[in-house]
Amino acid sequence: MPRAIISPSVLASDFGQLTAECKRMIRGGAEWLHMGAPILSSVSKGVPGIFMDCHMMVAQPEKWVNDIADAGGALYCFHIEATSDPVSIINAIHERKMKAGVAISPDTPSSAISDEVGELADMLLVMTVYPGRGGQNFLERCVPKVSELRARFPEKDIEVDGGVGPKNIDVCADAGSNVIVAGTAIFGAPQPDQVIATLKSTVNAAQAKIASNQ
Ligand SMILES: O=C(CO)[C@@H](O)[C@H](O)COP(=O)(O)O
Repeated sequence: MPRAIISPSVLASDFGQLTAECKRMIRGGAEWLHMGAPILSSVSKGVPGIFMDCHMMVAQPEKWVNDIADAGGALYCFHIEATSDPVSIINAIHERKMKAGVAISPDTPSSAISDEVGELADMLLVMTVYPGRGGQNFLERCVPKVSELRARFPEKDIEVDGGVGPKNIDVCADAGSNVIVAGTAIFGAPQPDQVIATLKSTVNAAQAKIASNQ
C-alpha cells in the first residue's frame, strides 16, 4: 500500500522569499521537496538528504535529464504531452538513478498514459491546475483521472499538484492519490507543519480504506 508523501512545492522563482520558518519546516517535516531546476544544487546543500521531486514543465524533457541528475534531483517528472517517446526518457532517467514521473495536464485524459509507460514509471502526476505558476484554483474535474490511474496501477505513487490543501485533500485522497504537492496551502499557512500533518493523515486513512477494499 503506497504511503502518504507530502511534497511542498517550491518554484524556482520563490525559494529566496521563503521565510526561515518555512525553510526550517522543509528541513524538519517535509519528506519531499517539489521544485524548479535552478535551485536544486543550493537546496541539496542546505537540506542534506531531502528527496527532490523535480516537476519539469519543459519542452524536450529529454534535454535536461543529466543536468537535473548532476544537480541532485531524485525524481524527474516530465509531461507526456511534451514527447513522442516517453519510454526512452524513462529509461534515461533510470540510467541516472533517478525515479521517473509522468505528468498529465488538465486537458489530457488518463488514457494518454499507456500500460507500458505506467508500469515503467515510478510515479504518475495528475495536474489539478494548468502548469505554470502556484496559487491557481483547484480543478476538481481532474480528480476522476486519479481514480482511473489508481484502478490501473494500484501500487504506483500517484501525485496531485495544483491548488491542493485541507479544503480538497479528501477528494484527492479518496480517489487514490498518495503524493500531495502543495505550495500555497503550506507556505501560506500560519503553521505549515499542521497543514502537512493534516494532508498526510487524510491520505494515510484513505490508503488504508482502499487497501481494505482490495
Ligand atoms: O507545478 C505547479 C504549477 O505549475 C504546482 O507545483 C504549483 O506550484 C503548486 O502550487 P499551489 O497550487 O499548491 O500553490
